[in-house]
This record gives sequence, C-alpha cells and structure tokens, in this order.
Amino acid sequence: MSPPQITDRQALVSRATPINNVDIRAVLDATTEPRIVWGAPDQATVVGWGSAATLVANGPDRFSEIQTQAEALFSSGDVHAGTEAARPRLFGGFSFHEQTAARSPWNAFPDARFVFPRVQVTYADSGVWLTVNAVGTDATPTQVEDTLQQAKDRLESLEPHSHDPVAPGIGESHRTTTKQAWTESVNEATRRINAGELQKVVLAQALEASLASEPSIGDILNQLSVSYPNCHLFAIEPPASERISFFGASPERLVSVHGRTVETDALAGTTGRGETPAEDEWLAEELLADPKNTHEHQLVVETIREQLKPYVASISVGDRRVKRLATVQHLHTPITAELATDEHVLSLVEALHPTPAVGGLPPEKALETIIRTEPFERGWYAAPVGWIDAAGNGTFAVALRSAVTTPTTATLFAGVGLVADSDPDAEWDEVELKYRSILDVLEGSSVR
Ligand SMILES: C=C(O[C@H]1C=CC=C(C(=O)O)[C@@H]1O)C(=O)O
Repeated sequence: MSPPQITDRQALVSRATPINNVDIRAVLDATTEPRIVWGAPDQATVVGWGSAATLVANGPDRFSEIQTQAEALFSSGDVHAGTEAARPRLFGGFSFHEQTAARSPWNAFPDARFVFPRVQVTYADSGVWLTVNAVGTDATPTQVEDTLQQAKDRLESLEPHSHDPVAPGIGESHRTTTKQAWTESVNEATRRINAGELQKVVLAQALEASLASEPSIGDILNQLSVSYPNCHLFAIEPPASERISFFGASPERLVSVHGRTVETDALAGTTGRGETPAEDEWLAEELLADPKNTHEHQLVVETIREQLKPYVASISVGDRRVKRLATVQHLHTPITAELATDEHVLSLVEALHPTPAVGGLPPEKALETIIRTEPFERGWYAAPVGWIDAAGNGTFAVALRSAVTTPTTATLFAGVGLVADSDPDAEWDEVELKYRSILDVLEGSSVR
C-alpha cells in the first residue's frame, strides 16, 4: 500500500495512541467543546469533541452532498490510527423531513451535519484509544502529535468520576398534542387506511418538560447504557449551541455497511413489559401472534426488502422475534444482504430512510399526512444518526427514544405505527411507554 499523501489544502492529519482507561463520564465532564457520543451493540463506544471539520448540507440532496463532502475530506490524509477502531470517522445525522423548519428545539440543527472531532476517545476491545485530528493548511504531524501528547496527559490525570448519577428532575410537562386532537388524528388516519388511501402512517407526539436542574449528558448516557444495553446510544451537541444535546437510546438500527455486507432491522409492533418473567413471556407470545401488530411489522419487512433490492446480490430475512427493552417489547426481524457492487453507506441510508417503521406507506402520502397532522417539528427525531469512515462503511440508527435538552428544558419524541384497526386510546398509552425510556433517566426513577 502506498503511503498516504497530503495533496491539497484540505489535508487531514490524524494520530492515535492507546491510553489508560478513563471513565467516560469523567471525560465528558472535562470537555467544554460540543460533544458527540456513539455506542452500539458489538461496536466500540466513542466520545468526541470539538471539530477538525464540519460538513453541513440542507434539502433533499443532503445525503449525497454529505457523501461528496466526506469523500473530499477523506481523499487525502496522513493517518496513523494504530487500530481500526481509532481510524478517522465522521459522526452526525440528518433531519427526518427533506427540510427542517428552524423551530425550537431544532434551531441549531441543519438538515444534515457531520463532525470530524478534534479529539476522540474510543473504548474498543483492544483498549482505550485517543485520537487527535486536524484538517487544513496548518494541520501538521508535529502539531497533531504535540496535541495528542497533551491530551493524553490531561485525560490520564483526570480524577475518576466519583458521584452517583444525578438526574435533573422534571418540573411541569405536557404533550404538545391534546388527547382530543390525537383521537381525531388517529380516527382520520384509520378512516383513510380503511378507504384504501393509505396502508400505514406513523404519527408522533412531542412532550415538553421543564428541568429542575441542568442535565449531565454523562450521567444520562451512563443510565441509558445500563438500562438499554441492546440499543444504539447517541448524543450530538451542535456547535455554539448553549449546551443543547440531542440524545437517545434507539432500539432500531437503520443500516450498517461493512465492505459489501449490509445489516438492517425491521422493528415495529409494540407491547409492554410484564411484572414477572412469565408475564413478559406471555406478552411476547401475544405480540408474535397479534394480527394488528404482525401486519404493521410485515409492511416494514417487505418495504425494506424492496428498498434494498436495487443494491443487493442476495438478501436474507431472519425469523421474526421479540426485542425486549426495559419498558417495551417490539417485533423484530433482522435482515442481512450482500451488495452487488461497492456502495457508500449513505446511499443505503438514503434508500432506506424513512422506513415504514417511522414514516408509512405509500411513503409520499404518509409523509404528507405526518406534515399536515403533527403540530411540532420532527427535526432529527426518527431520522438517521451515526458514523461514516473513509472507506464508505458506517452504521446508522433511527433516532428513536430520544430528546433534545437545554440546561432548563427537555423535548421528548415518540410515535406509533397506525394501521386499519388502531385504537386512539391504546396508541396514546403506547406513546407514554415509549417516552418512559428518557423520562425515567430525567426523573431518576429506577429502571430495570
Ligand atoms: C416511532 C417509534 O417507534 C417505531 C419503532 C418500533 C415500534 C413502533 C411501533 O410499534 O409503533 C414504531 O414503528 C418511536 O419510538 O417513536
């Protein structure tokens, strides 16, 4: 392999070194620049802060624009990563709709933003790694290596995080959709589904809450990682953002591309948790056999299969099963495929988003219905969040079970899939169950 060359002004320098283990919460407490956090089952957990480069795109071409900008950024570089987990990666996400109105709480979120962190700590199987990145005319190996040494010294001297997790506590809270408006919307959706205008639509609600104290993203993510070990954990803080965080613990992987292997999940159809293991099992069996939920789920499986078809040489749909989370259980079908040719992960993200687990069918009619019905801005809720690397690999989750916090407020989001026989009251309660994952950590309630 020929050595990487620095060819233009965009030259990228990246250096990494193993460091002693440092508590992720101590790292987060010590950072003042905007941070990103990513953690997924079977993947290294990453905390990054600052920006060596930031890619922004808006509008319907946001996926291809970010791909072009990422390819330009990674086209030349002087990289010594030491281990695959510490290699240069971009972290960020997209808006749900083609265009996001700059409405609260999304004012600081464009339609797509990816950050190449200035400093990154990676918790990998091979140990803890520190990476320092720089981009531009003044990015020199000597400067980056000096910064790496300084950052290593500083991180290794951090006091361990000693306090128990502190929950911010919730003051007043209200859903932005009234029960009456919700009932009317669900009835209207089911009427249109029964009339054959739509097959399925996912309607969501926002919940606005005041916080009793400023949230600590380290404590929140720590709690979420304990309660939701089989979920994708993320936090994204926009630059110059007055300490705004968008974070969540999503049970749904949108897509992961590694070489030519594609993995994705169909996740739709929900029930609660039982009081006992036997009740849990009973609820899971009921869910697997329930015609409304299996129909809602099967629409997602079939659509994902169709969406992937143009790209893949083979596809394998796993058995339908139940994914059990701390507050709910979902129908889950894992899907794997082999690409016919090399594809950038963002091509697959664009092809799959939004799946009918968060949009509906037919897609255009469902999106129109969502825009017309929902009285709040989805922003990045239910949209792809994740990472990409220089080779076009990456993993994206669907940003569910998520919230935006400021030092004094939280806005939570949750939605439900509606089909012909959906009941407004049951769907209202399901929204509450889906809020619980974030509400529990904000309130400091004990979770399973
Ligand atoms: C839209 C959400 O969940 C989706 C994912 C799993 C189960 C779902 C359901 O049963 O309705 C939804 O399709 C959400 O959590 O906000």
